[in-house]
Amino acid sequence: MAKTSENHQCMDDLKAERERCSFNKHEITTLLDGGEDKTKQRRKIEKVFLSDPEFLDATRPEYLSHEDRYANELRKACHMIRKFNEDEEIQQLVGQMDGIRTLMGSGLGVALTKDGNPLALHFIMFMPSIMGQGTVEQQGEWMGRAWSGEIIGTYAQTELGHGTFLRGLETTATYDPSTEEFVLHSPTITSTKWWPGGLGKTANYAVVMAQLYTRGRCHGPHPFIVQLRDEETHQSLPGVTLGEIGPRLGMNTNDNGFLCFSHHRIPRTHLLMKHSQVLQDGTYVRPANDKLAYGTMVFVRVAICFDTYRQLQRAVTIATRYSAIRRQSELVPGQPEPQILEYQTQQYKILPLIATVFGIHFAAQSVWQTYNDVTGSIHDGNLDLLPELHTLSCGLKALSSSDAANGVETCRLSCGGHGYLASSNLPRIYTTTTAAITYEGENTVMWLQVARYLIKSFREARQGHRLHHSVSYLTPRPASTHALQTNLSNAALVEAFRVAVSHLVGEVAARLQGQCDSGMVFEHAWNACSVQLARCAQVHIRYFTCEEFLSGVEKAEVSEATRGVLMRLCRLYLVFHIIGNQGDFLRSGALTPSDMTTLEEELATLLAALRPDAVSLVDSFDIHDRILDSTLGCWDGNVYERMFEEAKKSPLNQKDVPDAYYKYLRPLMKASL
Ligand SMILES: CCCCCCCCCCCCCC(=O)SCCNC(=O)CCNC(=O)[C@H](O)C(C)(C)COP(=O)(O)OP(=O)(O)OC[C@H]1O[C@@H](n2cnc3c(N)ncnc32)[C@H](O)[C@@H]1OP(=O)(O)O
Ligand SMILES: Cc1cc2nc3c(=O)[nH]c(=O)nc-3n(C[C@H](O)[C@H](O)[C@H](O)COP(=O)(O)OP(=O)(O)OC[C@H]3O[C@@H](n4cnc5c(N)ncnc54)[C@H](O)[C@@H]3O)c2cc1C
Repeated sequence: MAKTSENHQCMDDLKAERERCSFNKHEITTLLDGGEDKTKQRRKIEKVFLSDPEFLDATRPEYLSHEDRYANELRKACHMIRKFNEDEEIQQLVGQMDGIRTLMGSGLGVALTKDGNPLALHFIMFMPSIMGQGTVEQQGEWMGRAWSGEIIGTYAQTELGHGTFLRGLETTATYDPSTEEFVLHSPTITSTKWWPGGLGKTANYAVVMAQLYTRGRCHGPHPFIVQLRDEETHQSLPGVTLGEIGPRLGMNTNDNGFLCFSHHRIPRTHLLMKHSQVLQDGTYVRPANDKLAYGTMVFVRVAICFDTYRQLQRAVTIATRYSAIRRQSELVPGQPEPQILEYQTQQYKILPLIATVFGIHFAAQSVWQTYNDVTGSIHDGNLDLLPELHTLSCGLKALSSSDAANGVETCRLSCGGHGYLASSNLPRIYTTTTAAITYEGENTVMWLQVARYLIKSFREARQGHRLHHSVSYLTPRPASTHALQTNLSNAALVEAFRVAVSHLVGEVAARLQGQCDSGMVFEHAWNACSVQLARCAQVHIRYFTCEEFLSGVEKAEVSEATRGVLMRLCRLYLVFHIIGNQGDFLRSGALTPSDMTTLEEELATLLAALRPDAVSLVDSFDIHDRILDSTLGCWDGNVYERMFEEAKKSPLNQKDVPDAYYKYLRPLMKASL
């Protein structure tokens, strides 16, 4: 198709946007990558993988059958592993140890295998379970084979009847000392494992969470490594029933599966025994903390924060570039149609989401640091910080996944009708991101875990105990430190968050106490207050994110111009969330109605100040067009031509008159003749 003047206009629009950049884009790219070397390394890896024709798709996945879609993604996932294992240069680039997991979880990995990677659970949960839950000997036995792909595993915990309530799992693992084996059994239909990714057809092994019984006593859910399929024929083993659970909202190439056991025997040594053991005679050795068996979930919750960050990065890049090339309506009658990014309401949709990307980035880095510190101290026998890590990982998983999913949907809406097209890639990004609200701990449940910690800390503080870092502000303070901050500086706004959360927690703690005092059992009182409890948790984690965002920008090693734009984004994040939740700030007296008016005026100023940098900000995410995979978001802005090219590929367009016309429509249309 010949280039139209409309296409030239789009490309010129993006060029003009880029020319007015007020900061150093490369500094932001390297800040997000974690350093200049990391940026170079990432780009090299992307080049190697994106230039490999094996990763090209013959057709859009939407045009393939369910089975062919699965097969195509499996083909690419296997090729990724083979390429990694065979190429020393790639191993050095990506890092030999966690390399393939990093690769699969990266923006590149997620883009190479579209709509779910059937091997994802192998790297994200199966291997981390062996490392985190297995003894050194067990790691030695399984890890080499798992790294090479000789065995493929998944993580089978959720059952038809129970996902959230782990203590309610029904699969049993009963120790038989006479043969030194565990007998795995699914006693009811609701005990069928349901959902694990890769379980349906891909995995031949799984880490299975089952209730451990020995000497007639149940010791709760424990992780077992279980062979499911024959290593030669890949057929399911006797006593093991396996399959795929059918199509889902998204992630349809992940072959989420079902699994039941009929008295399936495994050796005693297949209980992952780093934290608790069953001796040959059936003696149970308790772990230092029962919740250590849940360690893999903690790791994955942190990993999910990084994944949702990357998904939102992609969506907002698409929405921002498109908003800079799309012209619609008249701002001033008779004047040329403006770019839709000129409309303040469009800026209000998009710019806070660019800020959110940075907010999640800094908060996730901080939680990742906590994860490493705490796992290090657990290794040395110190479990003091485990509740802090559990709370932060639950909270940030919930905040990042809900912000990202809502944000991706806002991006789709901001692209009007075209955002609904599969070729915009926004539908697929949405279905992938929204799944993270549910998996690895449904978000409401995660918020209530955070609330549990807040209430416990609030009470402990009143008994004079010292609190852990993230909740230390719940300590009672003299009224003077709660005094209203009239300058509305960043520090004052962060303090306003502290005051608002303290007030919310104080209120709900008093309500809980009041209900208990009037005779209600604590658990019922908790349930009766749980809407408010979840709210406290949300504001607390938002506060945590604001604080990490602010300190991240202050500490960043960047030029003043770059720090300037980052500070404007951070300020926007603070102001946006305070205005959006002003009730919490007004009720607690942290801010006044007149402060809100001032902040609303500032919001408008911030949107206008950030608007000229919008395209450059998303450019600095440095997302390759193949990784973006969007007709609307491509670098050159040649949107309309790409949309047309994609439409022409539809199988329906291969014939002017489709066969279905002759079969169904024609007989109807000609029936009266
Ligand atoms: C690398 C790339 C990444 C990409 C990712 C994308 C692909 C992803 C693919 C998809 C992958 C998806 C894969 C999947 O989806 S895998 C399946 C994931 N499933 C879940 O996440 C289930 C959610 N449920 C739970 O975690 C627990 O049952 C909860 C937490 C709800 C309660 O539990 P329980 O009923 O047993 O406990 P309790 O409420 O009586 O509380 C008792 C005490 O225990 C403490 N406690 C609880 N838990 C922990 C913990 N973990 N560490 C430390 N402490 C913990 C708790 O604070 C409390 O402390 P205290 O208040 O008494 O002091
Ligand atoms: C795409 C996808 C991939 C998955 N992959 C895996 C996997 O690889 N391995 C695996 O084992 N599992 C996997 N899962 C399962 C997933 O972990 C569970 O679905 C999730 O933990 C939620 O549990 P549930 O389905 O039992 O929901 P439910 O707990 O039944 O939730 C239903 C509703 O009840 C509410 N609710 C439940 N308990 C409480 C409570 N205590 N207080 C207040 N409200 C409550 C929830 O908030 C929600 O609104 C996957 C799920 C999805 C969608």
